[in-house]
Amino acid sequence: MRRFLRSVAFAWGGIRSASGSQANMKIHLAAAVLVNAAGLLLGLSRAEWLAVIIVQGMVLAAELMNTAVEHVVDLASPQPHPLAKAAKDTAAGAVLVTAIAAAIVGLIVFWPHVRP
Ligand SMILES: Nc1ncnc2c1ncn2[C@@H]1O[C@H](COP(=O)(O)OP(=O)(O)OP(=O)(O)O)[C@@H](O)[C@H]1O
Repeated sequence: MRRFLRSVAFAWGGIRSASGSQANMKIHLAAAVLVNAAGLLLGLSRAEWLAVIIVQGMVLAAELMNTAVEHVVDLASPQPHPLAKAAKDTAAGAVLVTAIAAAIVGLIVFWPHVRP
């Protein structure tokens, strides 16, 4: 149990470190706060909350993985290298894919609540 709690503490430290140093992570977290506040105000259904929470988790997890890839690439290849570029750009692409999916889910969920 103590080992598990230690692992959780390390993982939490990783989330805090990424949130403190990565501008994109701060943007995603701010967006999550706004989206969840809007969800509470608009009274989303259980199914709508499921969709919103899943896509938010996907985006934040992808951003954390992207940050991890950036750190490893900077460590392994401080000098410019085509493979370093490919690794960073591919990881960034993963974040973009999840962000587009989140935007589409957001439209599908929120539009019926706010349409005139
Ligand atoms: N070692 C490298 N070799 C080749 N290209 C690189 C290397 N490091 C970064 N790049 C290229 O420069 C771009 C910008 O990289 P940089 O690390 O400055 O910012 P980022 O990857 O967008 O991350 P962030 O701005 O969130 O720190 C990358 O997307 C990649 O295309």
